[in-house]
Amino acid sequence: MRDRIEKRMAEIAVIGLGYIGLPTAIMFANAGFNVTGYEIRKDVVERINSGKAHIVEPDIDDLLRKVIESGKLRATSNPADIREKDVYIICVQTPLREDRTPNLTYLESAVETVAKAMKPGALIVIESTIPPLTTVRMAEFIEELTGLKPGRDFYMVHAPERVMPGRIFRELVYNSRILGGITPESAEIAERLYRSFVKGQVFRTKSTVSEVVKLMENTFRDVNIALANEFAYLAHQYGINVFEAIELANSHPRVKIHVPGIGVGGHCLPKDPHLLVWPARDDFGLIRLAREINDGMPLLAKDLLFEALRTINLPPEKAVVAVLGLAYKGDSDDTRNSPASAFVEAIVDDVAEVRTYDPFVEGTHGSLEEALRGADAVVIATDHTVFRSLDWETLGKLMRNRVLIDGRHVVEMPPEGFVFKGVGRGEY
Ligand SMILES: NC(=O)C1=CN([C@@H]2O[C@H](COP(=O)(O)OP(=O)(O)OC[C@H]3O[C@@H](n4cnc5c(N)ncnc54)[C@H](O)[C@@H]3O)[C@@H](O)[C@H]2O)C=CC1
Ligand SMILES: CC(=O)N[C@@H]1[C@@H](OP(=O)(O)OP(=O)(O)OC[C@H]2O[C@@H](n3ccc(=O)[nH]c3=O)[C@H](O)[C@@H]2O)O[C@H](C(=O)O)[C@@H](O)[C@@H]1O
Repeated sequence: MRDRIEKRMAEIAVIGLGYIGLPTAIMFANAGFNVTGYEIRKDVVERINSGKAHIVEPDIDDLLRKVIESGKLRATSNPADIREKDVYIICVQTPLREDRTPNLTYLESAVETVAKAMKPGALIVIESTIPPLTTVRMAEFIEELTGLKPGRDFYMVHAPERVMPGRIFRELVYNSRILGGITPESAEIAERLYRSFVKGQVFRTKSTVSEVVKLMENTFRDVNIALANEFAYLAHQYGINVFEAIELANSHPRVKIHVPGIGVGGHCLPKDPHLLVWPARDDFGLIRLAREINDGMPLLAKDLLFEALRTINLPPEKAVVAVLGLAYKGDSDDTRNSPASAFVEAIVDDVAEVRTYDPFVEGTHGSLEEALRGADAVVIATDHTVFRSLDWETLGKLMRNRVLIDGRHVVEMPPEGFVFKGVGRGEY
C-alpha cells in the first residue's frame, strides 16, 4: 500500500461529492491519483462528469474541468465502480435530527457501501465530522459485515476536514491536518496519502482524539460567537454600538471578540457542539447555552424590525418585508441552517408579505430592485460583499416605506431617510 501511494498507483474512491467531497476528490486527482467519486445524487454525478461544479467555491470550475478532462476523476452512482479500491474517503453529511441528536444514517450507509466493495488491506478514511467514538464503532461495523479485523485486515482513520468555505482550495493545502488512526499504522499510511498535496503540518493521533479535536474547534467558535451575541444584547440596553466597543476591546493584546449578528448557520457550527456532548455521560451547560443564544438571534432581529415598524406607525400585518440574503454566510450559496431562513420563518405569519433576494441562491427574487419595489422594510440577513456597497438613496426610492434592519453589520452609516436598526447597534 505504501509503495502504491508513493507511486500514485493507489486507486481512490471518495464517497459523497458535496462541499467537502468534491474539492477533496479534485485535490487527490490533481495530485496524480485515479479517483472515482461515488455520489447517490444522480444529477450531481452528471453535472460533475460534464465538468461543472454544483457548488459555489472560488476556482472550483477550472480545477474540476482539468481533472475531468485528464480522466483522473470520474463520478458515479454505481457501487460496482468502487469495488476493490485501495483507499475509501467518506465525506457524507452528518446532520442533526429534529430532536438535535446526530443523524448518522448517511455515514452508516456509506460505510456499508464501502464494506461491500472493499478488499483486505484497504485504507478507509472518514473525513466527515462525527461524534466521539464513532470511528471505532464504524470499524467494528465493517468487521461485522465483512469478517475483516480492524487494524490487521484493513486500516481506518478519522481525518477531520477543517477548511473554511470560500477558501477551501487554499486551506486544503496549507491547513494543518489531524489524522486519528484506529492503530498507529493506519495514521502513518494516511499521512503518506495526505502528504500528496498537504503542505501544512500533519499530526497523528488516536481516532477518538481527532473526533474530539474537530468538535472542540467548532464549539470554541460557537461559544465565542455566543459571547459576542450576548454583548450585542447588552449594547442595546446601554445604547451603544457593540462594534465600536468590540473594536476597542480587541485592541487589548489578549482579547479577540468574535462578530455578533443575526445568527450562526451552516452545516457545521449549529450541529457540532451537539455532536461533541451527545455521547457523554453528563450534561454541559455552557456549550448548550451558547447554542441557545445563537439560535435566538433571529428573534432579536425580528424585535428590531417590529420596533422600527412601530416607529413609522405601520402595523406588521400590513408590512411588505424584503430579506436580503438567504445563505448562511457571505458569498456562499449554502442555505443549510441559515439564520436568514430562521428569520423568515419567525416573521412570515406576522407580516403581509416576505420577499427574499440572494444573488447566490436560486429560487429567490430575480433582482434586488424587484424585491425592494413597494417594500416597507429591508432586512440584511447575509453579509454578501455586494450588499456592502448598495446605493441606498436610489434603492430607497423604490420602496413604499424606508426601514432598514442590518443583521450583519454590512451598513456602516445609516443611510439618510431610513429608519435604521442593526443587531448590536444600540446607537448607530
Ligand atoms: N461544508 C463545510 O464547510 C464543512 C463540512 N465538514 C463536514 O464534512 C461532512 C460533509 O459535509 P458537506 O460536504 O458540507 O455535506 P454535503 O451535504 O455538501 O455533501 C455530502 C454528500 O454526500 C452524499 N451522500 C450522502 N450519503 C451518501 C452515501 N451513502 N453514498 C454516497 N454519497 C452520499 C450527499 O448526496 C451529498 O452530496 C460533514 O460531516 C461536515 O460536518 C467539515 C468541514 C467543513
Ligand atoms: C473553527 C472554525 O473556524 N471552523 C470553520 C467553520 O466554517 P463555517 O463556514 O461554518 O464558517 P464560520 O465563519 O464559522 O460561520 C458559521 C456561522 O457563524 C456566523 N459567524 C461567524 C463568525 C463570527 O464571528 N460571527 C458569526 O456570527 C457566520 O455568519 C455563519 O452563519 O466550520 C467548518 C466546518 O467544520 O464545517 C470548519 O471547517 C471551518 O474551519
